[in-house]
Amino acid sequence: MEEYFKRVIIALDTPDEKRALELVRLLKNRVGIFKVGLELFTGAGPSIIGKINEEGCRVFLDLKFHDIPNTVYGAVKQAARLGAFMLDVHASGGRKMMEWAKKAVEEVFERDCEKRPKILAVTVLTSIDGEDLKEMNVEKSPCEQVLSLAKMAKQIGLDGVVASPLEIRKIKEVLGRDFMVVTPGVRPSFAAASDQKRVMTPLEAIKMGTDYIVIGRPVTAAEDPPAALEKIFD
Ligand SMILES: O=c1ccn([C@@H]2O[C@H](COP(=O)(O)O)[C@@H](O)[C@H]2O)c(=O)[nH]1
Repeated sequence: MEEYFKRVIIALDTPDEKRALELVRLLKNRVGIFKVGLELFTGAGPSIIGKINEEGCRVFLDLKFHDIPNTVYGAVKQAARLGAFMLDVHASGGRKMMEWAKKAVEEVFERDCEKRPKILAVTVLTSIDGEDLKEMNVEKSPCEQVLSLAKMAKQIGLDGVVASPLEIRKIKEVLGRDFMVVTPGVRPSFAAASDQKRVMTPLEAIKMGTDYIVIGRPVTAAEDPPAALEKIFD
């Protein structure tokens, strides 16, 4: 069971540093990784990452960079220095953009490869389904589109992808077990899906072979976050 706890990342989606650190302190005896996304990073600033590290926890910096290669190169260089163990860019930014993101991290950690943060490529957001893709003139199914973006990310040498739990098995089958898959879009049976469309329960995602599941609102918006987390572990 302890093995499962290590696979849980809690998404700290709040603009408020105090609340974010309160959640870290409430949950850190059960979970060791917290996700800093756009809302917290913009609200609290880059120093939040060091503050979470000081609590003895690791950080997934989920800023999903998506811009021209030169801009992403510069932004990733800055992000890589902040102390996160994992960060991400959008795969749909294209091959060159992902290559430049990788180059940025390698340059920062030229002499210290061990400390290099892992780089993930966000494939198709878990809030998007087949109908949404069609509306964007993408004829592939979500699974096909995820796989094609994941293949490109692997060719470039990124460490893994962010995808929904529905695609875990296929990605691992085609790209190998060592290529990391991080899955948001997990919903325990007691929680509402809300804006998430490609979802599974945490246990199902773990059984499919995910490396990490990302859980936000079902825990952080609960009246008693530690109790909600225990309910999920139960
Ligand atoms: O495809 C993606 C990529 C990232 N996310 C992020 O994960 C969490 C999920 O939070 P919940 O409250 O559990 O829905 C959130 O921070 C997203 O930005 C994602 O959901 N889907």
